[in-house]
Amino acid sequence: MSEKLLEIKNVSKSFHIGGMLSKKKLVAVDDVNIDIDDVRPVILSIVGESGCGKSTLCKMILRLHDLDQGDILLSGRSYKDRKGYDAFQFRLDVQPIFQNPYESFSMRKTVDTYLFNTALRLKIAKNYKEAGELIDDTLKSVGLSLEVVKGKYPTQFSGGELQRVSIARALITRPKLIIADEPVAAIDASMKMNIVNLFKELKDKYKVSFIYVTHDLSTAYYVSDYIATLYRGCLIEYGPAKEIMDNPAHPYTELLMNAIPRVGEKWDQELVMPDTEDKEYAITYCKFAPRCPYATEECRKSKPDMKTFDDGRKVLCFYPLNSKA
Ligand SMILES: Nc1ncnc2c1ncn2[C@@H]1O[C@H](COP(=O)(O)OP(=O)(O)OP(=O)(O)O)[C@@H](O)[C@H]1O
Repeated sequence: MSEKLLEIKNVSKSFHIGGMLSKKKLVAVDDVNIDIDDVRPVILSIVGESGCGKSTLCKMILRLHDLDQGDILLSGRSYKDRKGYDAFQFRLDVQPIFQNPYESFSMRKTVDTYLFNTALRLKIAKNYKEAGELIDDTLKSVGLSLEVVKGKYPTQFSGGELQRVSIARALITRPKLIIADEPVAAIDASMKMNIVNLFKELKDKYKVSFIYVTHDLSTAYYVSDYIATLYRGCLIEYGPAKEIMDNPAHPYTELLMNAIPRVGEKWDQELVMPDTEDKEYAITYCKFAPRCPYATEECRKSKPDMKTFDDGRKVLCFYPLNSKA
């Protein structure tokens, strides 16, 4: 068995922008490498400003986007092997949770229909009775029950409750990995921490790892085992969450950490985006150099290599702030 749960290897994705005749290309994800060990389940938070490539990377991990370059492996199984690692097995292994739970369910169907369909169509349960037991058990682990949910339509739930149902649905396949892209962004501020706390509980109960994409650095700080910071499609810092958040090594991570708001606020409101956004994506030297207070001539000439620190973190910078590399 592979010792890695997830291996993201030199993965890139570009989009053509500016209309049909335009040859302009935007590299939304630029040669990203991330590993998650399979020793114990973890929560990896992916953070970064709007447009840095978080969702594009998640869609690649969910096989919703083809990769332009590189490969992704889950428990050693390559995404390139579409026959060996087929769609059915993939749906069991990797499950999504989306931002807006009301968009995840049709308003015309009761939510338990979705839960039964998942359990029966994916052959997790042999029959309706077994499916009911499995669903009830899973709903109870997110603070609900089949009795509470049965026969109700999405609009009969609050956002927080419906997101709990989405989480239960994701758990029914007993996945190895759940990708939660901004799962609390549309939830009432008072409920955000409840949902995020659930991830911590479920991680251990179901031995499932989470990729938690968020704008909300304060929840990321609380919940993460690992943090990956993206900037203009590049992974600029990755490693153990506490070390990175308490002692950032990349000047951009330092900027983000200095702007951590209280739980529930969006920190991107506090950062000013330069009007050079498109140009920054196309930069061939360090992409952060135009905004970096420590940038030197070298940073404006060439691209830094990824440096590895003793504590396991990786930093894409010529001059990391805590030079243990
Ligand atoms: N289908 C697409 N076609 C063209 N450009 C795209 C497409 N999807 C994403 N992009 C662009 O790729 C870049 C990265 O987008 P992405 O949605 O991955 O960022 P993000 O970090 O998830 O942002 P947000 O936090 O706002 O959701 C952005 O500049 C975006 O406009």
